[in-house]
This record gives sequence, structure tokens and C-alpha cells, in this order.
Amino acid sequence: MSIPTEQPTRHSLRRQLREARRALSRLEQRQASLGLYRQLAQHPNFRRARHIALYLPNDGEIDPQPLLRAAQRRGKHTYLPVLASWPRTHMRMQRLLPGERLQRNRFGIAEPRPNRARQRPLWALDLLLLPLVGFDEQGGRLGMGGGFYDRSLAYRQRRKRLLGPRLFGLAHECQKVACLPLASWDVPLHGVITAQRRYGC
Ligand SMILES: Nc1nc2c(c(=O)[nH]1)N(C=O)[C@@H](CNc1ccc(C(=O)N[C@@H](CCC(=O)O)C(=O)O)cc1)CN2
Ligand SMILES: Nc1ncnc2c1ncn2[C@@H]1O[C@H](COP(=O)(O)OP(=O)(O)OP(=O)(O)O)[C@@H](O)[C@H]1O
Repeated sequence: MSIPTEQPTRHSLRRQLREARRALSRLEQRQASLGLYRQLAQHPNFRRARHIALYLPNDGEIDPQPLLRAAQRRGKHTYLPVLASWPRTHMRMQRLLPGERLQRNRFGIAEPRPNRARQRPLWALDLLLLPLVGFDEQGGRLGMGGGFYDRSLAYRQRRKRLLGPRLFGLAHECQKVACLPLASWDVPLHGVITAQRRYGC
């Protein structure tokens, strides 16, 4: 019997995949962002959703801003992650007002100024569009390693019947891997969307 080949660790996989997305040119990024818009703007889950959380791109992530603008044009409520000052491991989703001024968080990512009155619990959103570093076709997601999304979604493990938002990962094709090593706290995605195609949705 042969020895099973070693799976690359989450750490080295993360480094490799982050390098791959950062290597995309500005033109490739623009095309990917437009392709992503075309894949999702007419999708029933996007059309139906009233409360949608997205993110602002960082570190070569695919840019969902055309979708953000489309959602705002259609009168939907759009939300961005806001890091909690305490506990530092948590984030909340806060409604973005059109034209609102943003500030940079400790990772250098722009976010709205924290305002509890505009924050909405994750389970009360209709659609959550997640950034990711890597994905597989089984719904596996590898993130930046902060555990922010997994922690925010942990209620799903405890309360399986609570429906909550559809979870779609947004990615470049170069972020796809055959099979991700999954951790016990990982929350599976319902689907992943790239500029080229939709996986599982
Ligand atoms: N666009 C975007 N927004 C997001 C996330 C994300 O992945 N993408 N997050 C998803 O969770 C949360 C922020 N999580 C992050 C976790 C680590 C790093 C990061 O750059 N880490 C550096 C080390 C940073 C440092 O300690 O100074 C690194 O690994 O190089 C960035 C964001 C909330 N907002
Ligand atoms: N539900 C949870 N409760 C407590 N700790 C958690 C939970 N989910 C994740 N963590 C912690 O967060 C850390 C990072 O997790 P992981 O590497 O899966 O993050 P990630 O999914 O890559 O990051 P992110 O969700 O921020 O993009 C882990 O060390 C884990 O201990």
C-alpha cells in the first residue's frame, strides 16, 4: 500500500492561492468583476434578496462593486463587514448608505463607521456574498484565516433549522482546488460564483 500523499497544509495553500490572485493584472481584475456581475445580477437569489451583504475587495479578491451598485439601484439594502473593536475576533454586518464615507480597519480594508443601529444579524440577511482565498466544488471555503465568517455563521451548526441567508462565495477561477482540507468549524457554502461559471447554484 502506498503512503497517502500529503495534503498541502491550510497555511501553505493560503499563501499559494493569495499569490495567484494578486498576480492578476488590472485588466484581468476588471474583466473578472464584470463577468461576476453577469453571472449573478440576474440570478433568482440575487433578484429576490432584499438584504445583501458583500465586501470591498482586498489582496486581489474579485471585486463585487458592480453588484453592490446594482443592488443599490434596485433599492436593496446592502451591508459590509465591520470589525468589532471588542471582541476583536468578531465582525458585524452594517448597512451601507449610498455615498457614505468609509474608514480603514486594522487590515486596511474600507468599512463604514460602526453604528449599532444600522447593523443586522447575519441570520436576518437574505444573501451573503463571501470573499475567499480558496474553494472546492463541495462547498469548501478557505478564508484569510481570521475565522470572522466562520464565527459569524456558527449559529448554523447549533440551529440547523434556522434558515438564514444563502451563502455564495465569490472567486477567481485560479482559486479553485480539487478538495480543501476542512476544519470542524467550517461552514459549507451553497455555491461559488466566478466570472466564468456558477458552482452549485
Ligand atoms: N474584503 C474582505 N473583507 C473582509 C474579510 C475578507 O476576507 N476580505 N474578512 C474575512 O475574514 C474580514 C477581515 N479579515 C481579514 C483577515 C486577515 C487579513 C490580512 O490581511 N492578514 C494579514 C496580516 C494582517 C496583520 O496582522 O496585520 C496577512 O495574512 O497577510 C485581512 C482581512 C472582514 N472583512
Ligand atoms: N465558530 C468558531 N468559534 C470559535 N473559533 C472559531 C470558530 N470558527 C473559526 N474559529 C477560529 O478561527 C481561526 C481561523 O479559522 P479559519 O482558518 O477557518 O478562518 P478562515 O475561514 O480562513 O477565515 P475568515 O472566515 O476570516 O475568512 C481558527 O483558528 C479557529 O480556531
